[in-house]
Amino acid sequence: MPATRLDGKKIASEIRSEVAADVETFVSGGNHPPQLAAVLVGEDPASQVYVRNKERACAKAGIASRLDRMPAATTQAELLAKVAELNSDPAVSGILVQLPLPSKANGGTGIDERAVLDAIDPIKDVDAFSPVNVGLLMQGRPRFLPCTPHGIVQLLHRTGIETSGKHVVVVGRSDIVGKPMAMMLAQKDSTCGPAVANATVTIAHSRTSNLTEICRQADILIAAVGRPEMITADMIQPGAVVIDVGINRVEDKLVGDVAFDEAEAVASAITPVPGGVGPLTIAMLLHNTLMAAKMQAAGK
Ligand SMILES: NC(=O)C1=CN([C@@H]2O[C@H](COP(=O)(O)OP(=O)(O)OC[C@H]3O[C@@H](n4cnc5c(N)ncnc54)[C@H](OP(=O)(O)O)[C@@H]3O)[C@@H](O)[C@H]2O)C=CC1
Ligand SMILES: Nc1nc(=O)c2c([nH]1)NC[C@@H]1CN(c3ccc(C(=O)N[C@@H](CCC(=O)O)C(=O)O)cc3)C=[N+]21
Repeated sequence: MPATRLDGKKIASEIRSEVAADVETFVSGGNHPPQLAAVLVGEDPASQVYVRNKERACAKAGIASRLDRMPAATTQAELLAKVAELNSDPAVSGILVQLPLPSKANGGTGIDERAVLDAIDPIKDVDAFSPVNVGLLMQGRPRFLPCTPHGIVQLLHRTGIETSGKHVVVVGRSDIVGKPMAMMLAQKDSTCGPAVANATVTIAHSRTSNLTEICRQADILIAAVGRPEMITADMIQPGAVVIDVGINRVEDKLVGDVAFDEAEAVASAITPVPGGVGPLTIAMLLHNTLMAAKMQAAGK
């Protein structure tokens, strides 16, 4: 029997309606609408998709948005000045600097990504990338949850997929997806969102020597690599749940990190690309932007 398709788009739309209703209540209580400020340096393809969809979603949820496009040749000082401007603008609730910043090979000036993320006011850090927010998450008392892992947690929760006691293999150890995902699922009890946690987690990466063998041990396999269709059917335990985070542009089409057609025949449930994790990331970003606005309104 082919796998159930986990409809990220549908669940994202439910979450967005919940956020929209909360925004309405917040604004009718005499507050300014929350505002999300995104900064895009250069033209990373995955970021382009993200920016476009994000603006649309904000508008629908009653969240204001602004986008500051900066050329690939932007210097670190210029970008830090932009972040400082957004930090001190009281109309801005949340700040998101699109990653990756352009590499030198792509016309970039070699900006230190860490320095930029460190400069974002933690109370406006809707990506949850700043050291304070990462630390709080690590300790199981998060303020903002990072959007993509949180979206995946919501998806698992709302489709009734249990993680407690399960073996989750996360392929990829980036600060934006792999690392926080692994940490959230390994937390004791439900400190990182709804009642999904207590998993046994393995983190795999480019130096993992027996990747196929490790992946095959997963009850839940989460691929966040950025390599089109690298997870093939032989890497999936029959009946496993497969979550595909990858957004790769191949000949003008979006494809995930999982070879969907063959994986679908082996897995019990699987997220498609597009229509899986991507829309959930955006829904959780809206959630975080509202949370930021609420915290700022409460003077926290
Ligand atoms: N759907 C969504 O909402 C989002 C999607 N994405 C997409 O997810 C993908 C991953 O993004 P991100 O986490 O930022 O990527 P990064 O490039 O930052 O990290 C990729 C990770 O994959 C590992 N890796 C690379 N090659 C292999 C390999 N052959 N075998 C095993 N592991 C490997 C790397 O290992 P090492 O550490 O050793 O280098 C690294 O840890 C991208 O396609 C991105 O566009 C990202 C964010 C949100
Ligand atoms: N600071 C920062 N935070 C991020 O979270 C971040 C980032 N930088 N840089 C780029 C990656 C990528 N990313 C995506 C999120 C949603 C979709 C998305 O909406 N995907 C739809 C695409 C639908 C379509 O338009 O075809 C889907 O998968 O169905 C895509 C990509 C967030 N990222």
